[in-house]
Amino acid sequence: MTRIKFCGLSTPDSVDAAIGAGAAYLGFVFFPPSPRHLTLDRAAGLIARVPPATARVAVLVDADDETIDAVLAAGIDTLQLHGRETPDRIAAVRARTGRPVWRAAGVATRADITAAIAAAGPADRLLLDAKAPREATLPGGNGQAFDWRLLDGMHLPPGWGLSGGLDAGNVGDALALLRPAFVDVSSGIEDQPGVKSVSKIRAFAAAVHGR
Ligand SMILES: O=C(O)c1ccccc1NCC(=O)[C@H](O)[C@H](O)COP(=O)(O)O
Repeated sequence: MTRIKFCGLSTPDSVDAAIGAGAAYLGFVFFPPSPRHLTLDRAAGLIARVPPATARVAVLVDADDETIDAVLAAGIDTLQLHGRETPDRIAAVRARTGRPVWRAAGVATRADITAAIAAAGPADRLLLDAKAPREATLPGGNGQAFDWRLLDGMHLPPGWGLSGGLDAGNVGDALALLRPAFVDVSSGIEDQPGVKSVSKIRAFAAAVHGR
């Protein structure tokens, strides 16, 4: 069954809805420019609601060791690196923390996919996202899809995930075409940036699991 990561959760209602909808992964953003950014205290309160079987993923952008240690102390168990982290940095974070580390990579061309696969070498999972537009202030969570046909003939690592512009209306097509191990959504379950919709969370899960 395709797993779901609901990303950018910031309220008890949205966390509860995501758990109730069968999410495998809950994403918490620690990046101050983001409308989804969480303080450590707020994150700890949300994470306390999450059952052990559901992974708690920190979305981080070029975070230092101190920040990584702080989010782990708040209850995070998985690290999604969404910045310019090198393979050496990924390997070092993985070795130092002993936690699963995901590499998120922006895609606009086939060369980006090839580079993402190479750069994700030491990571536990590769998450392909749309490359952020030049004018964007965030490296992810922009609600834009990349051209999925760029993946034709590409050999992706097992367990890879798809994100970028997914919603209840298009995720069925994405699954039928690409068969990722998991899908990751943020904007597509929001009423406005940073404001999650319980009904959109449920509709997305139905579109994934109802197939
Ligand atoms: O969501 C953010 O605000 C964010 C900020 C900085 C780095 C990454 C961010 N989001 C990463 C995600 O995991 C999103 O779920 C992914 O990019 C898909 O986003 P969307 O296209 O909005 O569904």
